[in-house]
Amino acid sequence: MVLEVLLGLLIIFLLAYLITRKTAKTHGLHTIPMVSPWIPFFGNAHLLHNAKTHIVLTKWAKKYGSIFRMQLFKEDIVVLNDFASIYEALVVKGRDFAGRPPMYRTEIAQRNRHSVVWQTYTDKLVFLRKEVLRSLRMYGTGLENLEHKCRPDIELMLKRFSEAKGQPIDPWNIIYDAVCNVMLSFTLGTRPDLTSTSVQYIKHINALFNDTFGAGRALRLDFLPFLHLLRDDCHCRHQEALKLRDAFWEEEFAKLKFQDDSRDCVVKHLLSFLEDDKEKKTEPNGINGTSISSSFLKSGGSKHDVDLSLTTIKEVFTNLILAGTDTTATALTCLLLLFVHHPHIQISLWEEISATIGNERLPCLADREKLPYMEATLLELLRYISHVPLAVPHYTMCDTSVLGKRLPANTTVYINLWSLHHDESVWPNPWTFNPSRFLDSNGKLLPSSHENRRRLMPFGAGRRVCLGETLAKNRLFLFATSLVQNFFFQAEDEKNLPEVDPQAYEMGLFYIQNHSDYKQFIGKVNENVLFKLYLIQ
Ligand code: HEM
Repeated sequence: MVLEVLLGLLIIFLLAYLITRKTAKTHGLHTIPMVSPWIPFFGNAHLLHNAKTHIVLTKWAKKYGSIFRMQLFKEDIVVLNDFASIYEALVVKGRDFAGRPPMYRTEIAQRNRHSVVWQTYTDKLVFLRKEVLRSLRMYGTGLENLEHKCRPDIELMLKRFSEAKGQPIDPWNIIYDAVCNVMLSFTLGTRPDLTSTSVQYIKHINALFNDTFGAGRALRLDFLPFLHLLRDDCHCRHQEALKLRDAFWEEEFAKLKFQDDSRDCVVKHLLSFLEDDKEKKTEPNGINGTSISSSFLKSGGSKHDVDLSLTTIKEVFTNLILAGTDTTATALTCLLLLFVHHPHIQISLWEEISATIGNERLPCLADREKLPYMEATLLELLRYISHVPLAVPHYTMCDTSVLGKRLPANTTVYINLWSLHHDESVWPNPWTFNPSRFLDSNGKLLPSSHENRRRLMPFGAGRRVCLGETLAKNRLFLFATSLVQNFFFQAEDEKNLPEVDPQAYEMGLFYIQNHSDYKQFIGKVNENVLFKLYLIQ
Protein backbone atom coordinates (compact mmCIF):
# COMPACT_ATOMS: atom_id res chain seq x y z
CA MET A 1 0.00 0.00 0.00
CA VAL A 2 2.73 2.48 1.03
CA LEU A 3 4.66 1.54 -2.08
CA GLU A 4 1.62 2.25 -4.27
CA VAL A 5 1.13 5.68 -2.69
CA LEU A 6 4.81 6.49 -3.17
CA LEU A 7 4.64 5.33 -6.77
CA GLY A 8 1.52 7.47 -7.33
CA LEU A 9 3.25 10.52 -5.87
CA LEU A 10 6.31 9.87 -8.02
CA ILE A 11 4.19 9.75 -11.16
CA ILE A 12 2.37 12.98 -10.19
CA PHE A 13 5.69 14.75 -9.59
CA LEU A 14 7.11 13.43 -12.84
CA LEU A 15 4.11 14.68 -14.77
CA ALA A 16 4.26 18.05 -13.00
CA TYR A 17 7.97 18.19 -13.81
CA LEU A 18 7.39 17.49 -17.49
CA ILE A 19 4.50 19.94 -17.78
CA THR A 20 6.24 22.79 -15.98
CA ARG A 21 9.56 22.11 -17.72
CA LYS A 22 7.80 22.22 -21.06
CA THR A 23 6.10 25.52 -20.22
CA ALA A 24 9.41 27.10 -19.29
CA LYS A 25 11.13 25.95 -22.47
CA THR A 26 8.39 26.76 -24.90
CA HIS A 27 7.93 30.17 -23.41
CA GLY A 28 10.99 31.33 -25.34
CA LEU A 29 12.84 32.92 -22.45
CA HIS A 30 15.90 30.69 -22.66
CA THR A 31 18.36 33.60 -23.16
CA ILE A 32 17.49 34.90 -19.69
CA PRO A 33 19.26 33.28 -16.70
CA MET A 34 16.96 31.21 -14.52
CA VAL A 35 17.04 31.03 -10.73
CA SER A 36 18.00 27.69 -9.23
CA PRO A 37 17.36 25.33 -7.53
CA TRP A 38 14.19 24.61 -9.44
CA ILE A 39 11.90 21.90 -8.18
CA PRO A 40 8.98 20.26 -9.97
CA PHE A 41 5.60 21.89 -9.50
CA PHE A 42 6.87 24.74 -7.24
CA GLY A 43 9.54 26.04 -9.62
CA ASN A 44 11.35 28.60 -7.42
CA ALA A 45 8.36 29.50 -5.23
CA HIS A 46 9.82 27.70 -2.22
CA LEU A 47 12.80 30.11 -2.23
CA LEU A 48 10.80 33.32 -1.86
CA HIS A 49 10.46 34.95 1.55
CA ASN A 50 6.83 35.86 2.04
CA ALA A 51 7.23 39.29 3.55
CA LYS A 52 10.46 40.26 1.83
CA THR A 53 10.16 39.17 -1.77
CA HIS A 54 11.92 42.35 -2.95
CA ILE A 55 14.98 41.61 -0.79
CA VAL A 56 15.26 38.04 -2.08
CA LEU A 57 14.94 39.25 -5.69
CA THR A 58 17.66 41.84 -5.10
CA LYS A 59 20.01 39.14 -3.78
CA TRP A 60 19.28 37.05 -6.85
CA ALA A 61 20.08 40.01 -9.12
CA LYS A 62 23.60 40.01 -7.64
CA LYS A 63 23.95 36.33 -8.50
CA TYR A 64 22.14 36.04 -11.85
CA GLY A 65 22.52 39.56 -13.26
CA SER A 66 20.23 42.54 -13.77
CA ILE A 67 17.72 40.52 -15.81
CA PHE A 68 16.79 37.07 -14.61
CA ARG A 69 13.74 34.88 -14.53
CA MET A 70 12.14 32.76 -11.91
CA GLN A 71 9.35 30.26 -12.11
CA LEU A 72 6.48 30.46 -9.67
CA PHE A 73 4.60 27.21 -10.07
CA LYS A 74 4.07 27.06 -13.83
CA GLU A 75 4.51 30.73 -14.60
CA ASP A 76 7.75 32.32 -15.74
CA ILE A 77 8.37 35.79 -14.37
CA VAL A 78 11.12 38.06 -15.64
CA VAL A 79 12.62 40.46 -13.09
CA LEU A 80 14.31 43.72 -14.15
CA ASN A 81 16.66 45.10 -11.53
CA ASP A 82 18.76 47.96 -12.84
CA PHE A 83 18.32 51.34 -14.49
CA ALA A 84 19.30 50.28 -18.02
CA SER A 85 16.76 47.44 -18.20
CA ILE A 86 13.96 49.27 -16.33
CA TYR A 87 14.38 52.43 -18.42
CA GLU A 88 14.36 50.51 -21.69
CA ALA A 89 11.24 48.57 -20.69
CA LEU A 90 9.15 51.36 -19.15
CA VAL A 91 10.24 54.38 -21.17
CA VAL A 92 11.87 53.36 -24.47
CA LYS A 93 9.49 50.44 -25.10
CA GLY A 94 6.69 51.75 -22.89
CA ARG A 95 3.79 50.31 -24.89
CA ASP A 96 5.34 46.84 -25.14
CA PHE A 97 5.48 46.59 -21.35
CA ALA A 98 2.31 48.49 -20.44
CA GLY A 99 0.10 45.46 -19.73
CA ARG A 100 -0.93 43.87 -16.44
CA PRO A 101 -0.86 40.08 -16.11
CA PRO A 102 -4.08 38.12 -15.69
CA MET A 103 -4.26 37.21 -12.00
CA TYR A 104 -6.82 35.13 -10.16
CA ARG A 105 -6.99 37.80 -7.43
CA THR A 106 -7.93 40.53 -9.87
CA GLU A 107 -10.32 38.37 -11.86
CA ILE A 108 -12.48 37.54 -8.81
CA ALA A 109 -14.50 40.75 -8.83
CA GLN A 110 -13.61 41.66 -12.42
CA ARG A 111 -11.12 44.18 -11.08
CA ASN A 112 -8.99 43.38 -14.14
CA ARG A 113 -11.78 44.84 -16.32
CA HIS A 114 -12.79 47.84 -14.25
CA SER A 115 -9.91 49.21 -12.20
CA VAL A 116 -7.00 51.38 -13.25
CA VAL A 117 -4.30 49.53 -11.34
CA TRP A 118 -5.18 45.98 -12.41
CA GLN A 119 -6.45 46.49 -15.94
CA THR A 120 -4.17 45.65 -18.81
CA TYR A 121 -3.38 48.29 -21.41
CA THR A 122 -6.71 48.92 -23.16
CA ASP A 123 -8.55 51.93 -24.63
CA LYS A 124 -10.64 51.95 -21.48
CA LEU A 125 -7.52 52.17 -19.31
CA VAL A 126 -6.16 55.07 -21.35
CA PHE A 127 -9.54 56.80 -21.10
CA LEU A 128 -9.75 56.29 -17.31
CA ARG A 129 -6.21 57.52 -16.71
CA LYS A 130 -6.84 60.63 -18.80
CA GLU A 131 -10.12 61.49 -17.11
CA VAL A 132 -8.92 60.82 -13.56
CA LEU A 133 -5.92 63.08 -14.17
CA ARG A 134 -8.21 65.70 -15.64
CA SER A 135 -10.45 65.67 -12.59
CA LEU A 136 -7.52 65.70 -10.15
CA ARG A 137 -6.32 68.85 -11.96
CA MET A 138 -2.68 68.42 -11.03
CA TYR A 139 -1.34 71.09 -13.35
CA GLY A 140 -1.21 74.88 -13.61
CA THR A 141 -3.87 76.59 -11.53
CA GLY A 142 -5.25 73.18 -10.62
CA LEU A 143 -2.48 72.99 -8.04
CA GLU A 144 -4.24 75.75 -6.09
CA ASN A 145 -7.05 73.26 -5.77
CA LEU A 146 -4.62 70.86 -4.10
CA GLU A 147 -3.50 73.51 -1.59
CA HIS A 148 -7.09 74.41 -0.93
CA LYS A 149 -8.06 70.76 -0.37
CA CYS A 150 -5.06 70.00 1.88
CA ARG A 151 -5.21 73.13 4.04
CA PRO A 152 -8.01 72.18 6.50
CA ASP A 153 -6.55 68.71 7.03
CA ILE A 154 -3.04 70.04 7.60
CA GLU A 155 -4.38 72.55 10.12
CA LEU A 156 -6.31 69.84 11.93
CA MET A 157 -3.28 67.52 11.91
CA LEU A 158 -1.09 70.24 13.47
CA LYS A 159 -3.77 70.99 16.05
CA ARG A 160 -4.00 67.34 17.03
CA PHE A 161 -0.22 67.09 17.44
CA SER A 162 -0.22 70.24 19.58
CA GLU A 163 -3.11 69.07 21.75
CA ALA A 164 -1.23 65.91 22.69
CA LYS A 165 0.85 67.80 25.29
CA GLY A 166 1.89 65.44 28.04
CA GLN A 167 -0.15 62.62 26.52
CA PRO A 168 0.99 59.67 24.43
CA ILE A 169 0.15 60.21 20.78
CA ASP A 170 -0.01 58.05 17.72
CA PRO A 171 1.40 59.99 14.74
CA TRP A 172 0.42 57.20 12.35
CA ASN A 173 -3.28 57.69 13.09
CA ILE A 174 -3.12 61.47 13.00
CA ILE A 175 -1.25 61.48 9.69
CA TYR A 176 -3.38 58.72 8.21
CA ASP A 177 -6.61 60.58 9.05
CA ALA A 178 -5.35 63.76 7.39
CA VAL A 179 -4.02 62.07 4.24
CA CYS A 180 -7.15 59.94 3.88
CA ASN A 181 -9.40 62.96 4.28
CA VAL A 182 -7.62 64.67 1.39
CA MET A 183 -8.27 61.60 -0.77
CA LEU A 184 -11.93 61.51 0.23
CA SER A 185 -12.19 65.14 -0.72
CA PHE A 186 -10.68 64.45 -4.16
CA THR A 187 -12.66 61.31 -4.85
CA LEU A 188 -16.07 61.88 -3.22
CA GLY A 189 -16.04 65.58 -2.45
CA THR A 190 -16.56 64.83 1.26
CA ARG A 191 -14.47 65.51 4.33
CA PRO A 192 -15.56 63.47 7.35
CA ASP A 193 -15.00 65.03 10.78
CA LEU A 194 -12.97 63.27 13.45
CA THR A 195 -16.01 61.66 15.01
CA SER A 196 -16.87 59.93 11.74
CA THR A 197 -15.96 56.28 11.42
CA SER A 198 -15.29 56.55 7.66
CA VAL A 199 -11.52 56.85 7.93
CA GLN A 200 -11.24 53.97 10.42
CA TYR A 201 -13.36 51.90 8.08
CA ILE A 202 -11.15 52.77 5.10
CA LYS A 203 -8.04 52.01 7.14
CA HIS A 204 -9.37 48.54 7.84
CA ILE A 205 -10.35 47.91 4.20
CA ASN A 206 -7.01 49.20 2.92
CA ALA A 207 -5.10 47.00 5.37
CA LEU A 208 -7.02 43.96 4.12
CA PHE A 209 -6.42 44.83 0.45
CA ASN A 210 -2.79 45.63 1.11
CA ASP A 211 -2.31 42.34 2.85
CA THR A 212 -4.02 40.24 0.23
CA PHE A 213 -2.55 41.98 -2.82
CA GLY A 214 1.08 41.98 -1.70
CA ALA A 215 3.79 39.99 -3.42
CA GLY A 216 4.08 37.81 -0.32
CA ARG A 217 1.94 34.91 0.85
CA ALA A 218 -1.15 36.03 -1.05
CA LEU A 219 0.67 35.43 -4.37
CA ARG A 220 -0.17 31.76 -3.95
CA LEU A 221 -3.83 32.48 -4.75
CA ASP A 222 -2.88 33.44 -8.31
CA PHE A 223 -1.00 30.22 -8.92
CA LEU A 224 -3.11 27.84 -6.87
CA PRO A 225 -6.62 29.28 -7.22
CA PHE A 226 -8.20 26.06 -5.99
CA LEU A 227 -7.06 27.16 -2.50
CA HIS A 228 -10.20 29.25 -2.25
CA LEU A 229 -12.17 26.02 -2.05
CA LEU A 230 -10.18 25.13 1.07
CA ARG A 231 -11.16 28.42 2.73
CA ASP A 232 -7.61 29.71 2.48
CA ASP A 233 -7.13 32.60 4.95
CA CYS A 234 -5.80 35.02 2.27
CA HIS A 235 -8.82 34.27 0.14
CA CYS A 236 -11.20 34.87 3.07
CA ARG A 237 -9.57 38.20 3.94
CA HIS A 238 -9.68 39.23 0.32
CA GLN A 239 -13.40 38.44 0.18
CA GLU A 240 -13.92 40.39 3.39
CA ALA A 241 -12.10 43.40 1.88
CA LEU A 242 -14.39 43.32 -1.17
CA LYS A 243 -17.52 42.97 0.99
CA LEU A 244 -16.58 45.86 3.29
CA ARG A 245 -15.56 47.99 0.34
CA ASP A 246 -18.94 47.38 -1.36
CA ALA A 247 -20.82 48.30 1.81
CA PHE A 248 -18.79 51.48 2.22
CA TRP A 249 -19.22 52.44 -1.42
CA GLU A 250 -22.98 51.84 -1.36
CA GLU A 251 -23.38 54.13 1.64
CA GLU A 252 -21.16 56.89 0.26
CA PHE A 253 -22.68 56.67 -3.19
CA ALA A 254 -26.16 57.11 -1.75
CA LYS A 255 -24.97 60.27 0.08
CA LEU A 256 -23.46 61.65 -3.11
CA LYS A 257 -26.92 62.14 -4.59
CA PHE A 258 -27.78 64.71 -1.93
CA GLN A 259 -24.54 66.59 -2.28
CA ASP A 260 -24.17 70.10 -3.55
CA ASP A 261 -23.53 69.66 -7.30
CA SER A 262 -20.91 72.36 -7.43
CA ARG A 263 -18.47 70.18 -5.50
CA ASP A 264 -16.20 68.59 -8.05
CA CYS A 265 -14.68 65.19 -7.41
CA VAL A 266 -13.39 62.22 -9.40
CA VAL A 267 -16.50 60.08 -8.86
CA LYS A 268 -18.87 62.82 -10.07
CA HIS A 269 -16.62 63.53 -13.02
CA LEU A 270 -16.72 59.87 -14.11
CA LEU A 271 -20.46 59.65 -13.47
CA SER A 272 -20.98 62.45 -15.95
CA PHE A 273 -19.82 60.07 -18.66
CA LEU A 274 -22.55 57.56 -18.08
CA GLU A 275 -24.77 57.93 -21.06
CA ASP A 276 -27.99 59.24 -19.53
CA ASP A 277 -30.04 59.44 -16.37
CA LYS A 278 -31.82 56.25 -17.22
CA GLU A 279 -28.64 54.30 -16.65
CA LYS A 280 -27.87 56.07 -13.42
CA LYS A 281 -31.32 55.15 -12.12
CA THR A 282 -30.48 51.47 -12.33
CA GLU A 283 -27.72 52.05 -9.83
CA PRO A 284 -28.46 49.27 -7.25
CA ASN A 285 -27.43 46.67 -9.82
CA GLY A 286 -24.43 48.69 -10.82
CA ILE A 287 -23.32 49.08 -7.23
CA ASN A 288 -23.64 45.37 -6.66
CA GLY A 289 -21.33 44.70 -9.52
CA THR A 290 -23.57 44.14 -12.54
CA SER A 291 -22.11 46.15 -15.33
CA ILE A 292 -24.32 48.86 -16.80
CA SER A 293 -22.84 49.13 -20.20
CA SER A 294 -22.52 52.53 -21.76
CA SER A 295 -21.01 52.54 -25.20
CA PHE A 296 -21.30 56.23 -25.84
CA LEU A 297 -19.23 58.31 -23.53
CA LYS A 298 -18.69 61.99 -23.77
CA SER A 299 -15.10 63.12 -23.80
CA GLY A 300 -14.21 66.38 -25.38
CA GLY A 301 -17.14 66.00 -27.75
CA SER A 302 -15.96 62.68 -29.18
CA LYS A 303 -17.50 59.26 -28.56
CA HIS A 304 -15.55 56.33 -27.19
CA ASP A 305 -16.59 52.76 -27.34
CA VAL A 306 -15.69 52.19 -23.72
CA ASP A 307 -17.62 50.02 -21.32
CA LEU A 308 -17.93 52.41 -18.40
CA SER A 309 -20.20 51.41 -15.54
CA LEU A 310 -20.82 52.09 -11.89
CA THR A 311 -18.65 49.06 -11.16
CA THR A 312 -15.81 50.81 -12.99
CA ILE A 313 -16.32 53.98 -10.98
CA LYS A 314 -16.37 52.00 -7.73
CA GLU A 315 -13.11 50.29 -8.68
CA VAL A 316 -11.40 53.54 -9.64
CA PHE A 317 -12.51 55.01 -6.30
CA THR A 318 -11.04 51.98 -4.49
CA ASN A 319 -7.73 52.34 -6.34
CA LEU A 320 -7.38 56.01 -5.52
CA ILE A 321 -8.30 55.66 -1.86
CA LEU A 322 -5.83 52.81 -1.31
CA ALA A 323 -2.96 53.97 -3.52
CA GLY A 324 -3.47 57.59 -2.48
CA THR A 325 -3.61 57.10 1.29
CA ASP A 326 -1.37 54.30 2.52
CA THR A 327 1.61 55.25 0.34
CA THR A 328 1.74 58.87 1.49
CA ALA A 329 0.88 58.15 5.15
CA THR A 330 3.68 55.55 5.26
CA ALA A 331 6.20 57.93 3.67
CA LEU A 332 5.37 60.73 6.13
CA THR A 333 5.58 58.54 9.21
CA CYS A 334 8.87 57.06 7.99
CA LEU A 335 10.12 60.61 7.62
CA LEU A 336 9.37 61.25 11.31
CA LEU A 337 11.38 58.20 12.31
CA LEU A 338 14.25 59.40 10.14
CA PHE A 339 14.08 62.81 11.85
CA VAL A 340 14.44 61.12 15.20
CA HIS A 341 17.52 59.28 13.97
CA HIS A 342 19.02 62.29 12.21
CA PRO A 343 18.24 65.39 14.30
CA HIS A 344 20.77 67.46 12.34
CA ILE A 345 18.70 66.95 9.16
CA GLN A 346 15.59 68.09 10.95
CA ILE A 347 17.39 71.17 12.28
CA SER A 348 18.73 72.07 8.82
CA LEU A 349 15.22 71.73 7.41
CA TRP A 350 13.79 73.92 10.14
CA GLU A 351 16.47 76.56 9.55
CA GLU A 352 15.71 76.56 5.82
CA ILE A 353 11.99 77.00 6.48
CA SER A 354 12.53 79.68 9.14
CA ALA A 355 14.74 81.68 6.80
CA THR A 356 12.36 81.56 3.83
CA ILE A 357 8.82 81.16 5.15
CA GLY A 358 9.05 81.97 8.85
CA ASN A 359 6.19 80.86 11.06
CA GLU A 360 3.52 83.45 10.32
CA ARG A 361 1.92 81.43 7.54
CA LEU A 362 1.72 77.82 6.45
CA PRO A 363 3.92 76.70 3.54
CA CYS A 364 2.44 76.74 0.04
CA LEU A 365 3.50 75.09 -3.22
CA ALA A 366 5.13 78.27 -4.53
CA ASP A 367 7.70 77.75 -1.72
CA ARG A 368 8.99 74.52 -3.26
CA GLU A 369 11.71 76.17 -5.30
CA LYS A 370 12.89 78.13 -2.25
CA LEU A 371 13.43 75.00 -0.17
CA PRO A 372 16.04 72.83 -1.98
CA TYR A 373 17.05 70.95 1.18
CA MET A 374 13.45 69.95 1.85
CA GLU A 375 13.06 68.86 -1.80
CA ALA A 376 16.27 66.81 -1.58
CA THR A 377 15.14 65.24 1.70
CA LEU A 378 11.85 64.10 0.17
CA LEU A 379 13.62 62.63 -2.88
CA GLU A 380 16.04 60.80 -0.60
CA LEU A 381 13.10 59.58 1.50
CA LEU A 382 11.49 58.00 -1.57
CA ARG A 383 14.77 56.41 -2.64
CA TYR A 384 15.70 55.17 0.81
CA ILE A 385 12.41 53.58 1.82
CA SER A 386 11.29 52.58 -1.72
CA HIS A 387 8.02 51.60 -0.15
CA VAL A 388 6.40 50.33 -3.35
CA PRO A 389 9.42 48.08 -3.92
CA LEU A 390 8.18 45.97 -6.84
CA ALA A 391 5.83 48.53 -8.44
CA VAL A 392 2.81 46.69 -9.89
CA PRO A 393 3.49 43.65 -12.13
CA HIS A 394 3.79 44.51 -15.83
CA TYR A 395 2.95 42.26 -18.81
CA THR A 396 4.33 42.27 -22.32
CA MET A 397 1.75 43.28 -24.94
CA CYS A 398 3.77 41.82 -27.86
CA ASP A 399 7.03 39.99 -28.62
CA THR A 400 9.76 42.35 -27.49
CA SER A 401 13.22 42.49 -25.89
CA VAL A 402 15.20 44.17 -23.12
CA LEU A 403 18.93 44.79 -23.42
CA GLY A 404 18.97 42.38 -26.36
CA LYS A 405 17.21 39.58 -24.47
CA ARG A 406 14.05 38.28 -26.08
CA LEU A 407 10.73 38.37 -24.23
CA PRO A 408 7.65 36.87 -25.88
CA ALA A 409 4.20 38.46 -25.66
CA ASN A 410 2.26 37.69 -22.46
CA THR A 411 5.26 37.53 -20.14
CA THR A 412 4.90 38.83 -16.58
CA VAL A 413 7.62 41.32 -15.69
CA TYR A 414 8.49 42.55 -12.19
CA ILE A 415 10.12 45.97 -11.90
CA ASN A 416 12.46 45.83 -8.91
CA LEU A 417 12.55 49.47 -7.74
CA TRP A 418 14.07 48.38 -4.45
CA SER A 419 17.15 47.07 -6.24
CA LEU A 420 17.30 50.11 -8.55
CA HIS A 421 17.33 52.47 -5.55
CA HIS A 422 19.85 50.57 -3.45
CA ASP A 423 22.36 49.69 -6.15
CA GLU A 424 25.79 50.39 -4.61
CA SER A 425 27.35 51.18 -7.97
CA VAL A 426 24.94 54.09 -8.42
CA TRP A 427 24.18 55.12 -4.82
CA PRO A 428 27.31 54.98 -2.63
CA ASN A 429 26.36 53.74 0.87
CA PRO A 430 22.76 53.08 -0.17
CA TRP A 431 21.64 52.37 3.41
CA THR A 432 22.72 55.80 4.61
CA PHE A 433 20.03 58.46 4.55
CA ASN A 434 21.73 61.35 2.83
CA PRO A 435 19.68 64.14 1.20
CA SER A 436 22.90 65.69 -0.19
CA ARG A 437 22.82 63.10 -2.98
CA PHE A 438 20.32 65.39 -4.65
CA LEU A 439 22.15 68.70 -4.05
CA ASP A 440 25.05 70.30 -5.89
CA SER A 441 28.10 71.81 -4.17
CA ASN A 442 26.20 75.13 -3.73
CA GLY A 443 23.29 73.45 -1.98
CA LYS A 444 21.03 73.78 -5.02
CA LEU A 445 18.70 70.95 -6.06
CA LEU A 446 20.19 68.89 -8.90
CA PRO A 447 18.35 69.45 -12.20
CA SER A 448 15.89 66.76 -13.25
CA SER A 449 18.25 65.80 -16.10
CA HIS A 450 21.00 64.82 -13.61
CA GLU A 451 21.81 61.09 -13.43
CA ASN A 452 20.75 60.82 -9.77
CA ARG A 453 17.36 62.32 -10.54
CA ARG A 454 16.86 60.18 -13.65
CA ARG A 455 17.72 57.00 -11.80
CA LEU A 456 15.18 57.69 -9.09
CA MET A 457 11.83 56.15 -10.09
CA PRO A 458 9.69 55.74 -6.96
CA PHE A 459 6.56 56.22 -9.07
CA GLY A 460 7.61 53.96 -11.94
CA ALA A 461 7.77 55.54 -15.40
CA GLY A 462 6.14 55.53 -18.83
CA ARG A 463 2.59 54.54 -19.68
CA ARG A 464 1.78 53.02 -16.29
CA VAL A 465 3.57 55.64 -14.19
CA CYS A 466 1.80 56.31 -10.88
CA LEU A 467 -1.35 58.27 -11.59
CA GLY A 468 -0.92 60.25 -8.40
CA GLU A 469 2.73 61.25 -8.84
CA THR A 470 2.13 65.00 -8.94
CA LEU A 471 -0.46 64.86 -6.18
CA ALA A 472 1.83 62.72 -4.02
CA LYS A 473 4.93 64.92 -4.44
CA ASN A 474 3.07 68.14 -3.75
CA ARG A 475 1.14 66.74 -0.82
CA LEU A 476 4.29 65.26 0.71
CA PHE A 477 5.87 68.71 0.47
CA LEU A 478 2.94 70.53 2.08
CA PHE A 479 2.58 68.02 4.92
CA ALA A 480 6.30 67.56 5.65
CA THR A 481 7.06 71.28 5.55
CA SER A 482 4.18 72.11 7.88
CA LEU A 483 5.29 69.44 10.36
CA VAL A 484 8.90 70.67 10.44
CA GLN A 485 7.80 74.30 10.66
CA ASN A 486 5.81 73.56 13.80
CA PHE A 487 7.45 70.66 15.64
CA PHE A 488 10.72 69.06 16.48
CA PHE A 489 10.64 65.29 16.74
CA GLN A 490 12.98 63.80 19.27
CA ALA A 491 13.61 60.36 20.77
CA GLU A 492 12.24 59.77 24.21
CA ASP A 493 14.65 56.96 24.86
CA GLU A 494 17.69 56.73 22.57
CA LYS A 495 18.37 53.16 23.65
CA ASN A 496 14.97 51.85 22.61
CA LEU A 497 14.84 53.71 19.34
CA PRO A 498 13.52 51.42 16.59
CA GLU A 499 15.70 50.58 13.59
CA VAL A 500 15.70 53.11 10.78
CA ASP A 501 16.96 50.66 8.16
CA PRO A 502 13.98 50.11 5.83
CA GLN A 503 14.94 46.45 5.58
CA ALA A 504 13.76 46.06 9.16
CA TYR A 505 11.33 48.83 10.04
CA GLU A 506 9.72 48.67 13.44
CA MET A 507 8.24 51.17 15.74
CA GLY A 508 8.70 52.65 19.18
CA LEU A 509 8.38 55.83 21.23
CA PHE A 510 9.49 59.36 20.59
CA TYR A 511 9.04 62.90 21.77
CA ILE A 512 7.71 65.82 19.84
CA GLN A 513 8.79 69.35 20.74
CA ASN A 514 6.81 72.37 19.77
CA HIS A 515 9.05 75.01 18.23
CA SER A 516 7.10 77.88 19.69
CA ASP A 517 7.49 76.98 23.35
CA TYR A 518 9.93 74.07 23.30
CA LYS A 519 7.75 72.33 25.81
CA GLN A 520 8.29 68.60 25.59
CA PHE A 521 5.55 66.09 25.40
CA ILE A 522 5.57 62.40 24.89
CA GLY A 523 4.78 60.87 21.53
CA LYS A 524 3.74 57.28 21.54
CA VAL A 525 3.79 55.57 18.21
CA ASN A 526 1.69 52.60 17.31
CA GLU A 527 4.12 49.71 17.78
CA ASN A 528 2.66 47.30 15.30
CA VAL A 529 1.64 48.81 12.04
CA LEU A 530 3.59 51.95 11.50
CA PHE A 531 6.55 50.93 9.44
CA LYS A 532 5.19 47.93 7.69
CA LEU A 533 6.46 48.13 4.12
CA TYR A 534 3.77 48.99 1.68
CA LEU A 535 3.42 46.56 -1.22
CA ILE A 536 0.90 47.59 -3.83
CA GLN A 537 0.92 44.41 -5.79
C1 HEM B 1 4.56 58.42 -2.09
C2 HEM B 1 3.46 58.15 -2.75
C3 HEM B 1 3.31 57.18 -3.89
C4 HEM B 1 4.21 56.28 -4.42
C5 HEM B 1 5.65 56.02 -4.00
C6 HEM B 1 3.53 55.61 -5.51
C7 HEM B 1 4.12 54.66 -6.32
C8 HEM B 1 3.46 53.98 -7.34
C9 HEM B 1 4.05 52.95 -8.16
C10 HEM B 1 5.51 52.46 -8.07
C11 HEM B 1 3.11 52.53 -9.04
C12 HEM B 1 3.26 51.42 -10.08
C13 HEM B 1 3.80 51.95 -11.38
C14 HEM B 1 4.02 50.80 -12.37
O1 HEM B 1 3.13 49.99 -12.56
O2 HEM B 1 5.10 50.72 -12.95
C15 HEM B 1 1.91 53.28 -8.77
C16 HEM B 1 0.73 53.12 -9.47
C17 HEM B 1 -0.42 53.84 -9.21
N1 HEM B 1 -0.57 54.84 -8.27
FE1 HEM B 1 0.86 55.54 -7.00
N2 HEM B 1 2.27 56.10 -5.62
C18 HEM B 1 2.08 57.07 -4.66
C19 HEM B 1 0.96 57.83 -4.46
C20 HEM B 1 -0.20 57.74 -5.18
C21 HEM B 1 -1.35 58.61 -5.03
C22 HEM B 1 -1.43 59.82 -4.09
C23 HEM B 1 -2.31 58.15 -5.89
C24 HEM B 1 -3.69 58.68 -6.12
C25 HEM B 1 -4.03 59.76 -6.67
C26 HEM B 1 -1.76 57.02 -6.60
C27 HEM B 1 -2.43 56.30 -7.56
C28 HEM B 1 -1.87 55.28 -8.34
C29 HEM B 1 -2.58 54.55 -9.37
C30 HEM B 1 -4.05 54.73 -9.75
C31 HEM B 1 -1.66 53.66 -9.92
C32 HEM B 1 -1.91 52.66 -11.07
C33 HEM B 1 -1.54 53.29 -12.41
C34 HEM B 1 -1.75 52.32 -13.57
O3 HEM B 1 -1.82 51.13 -13.34
O4 HEM B 1 -1.88 52.78 -14.72
N3 HEM B 1 -0.48 56.80 -6.15
N4 HEM B 1 2.15 54.16 -7.75
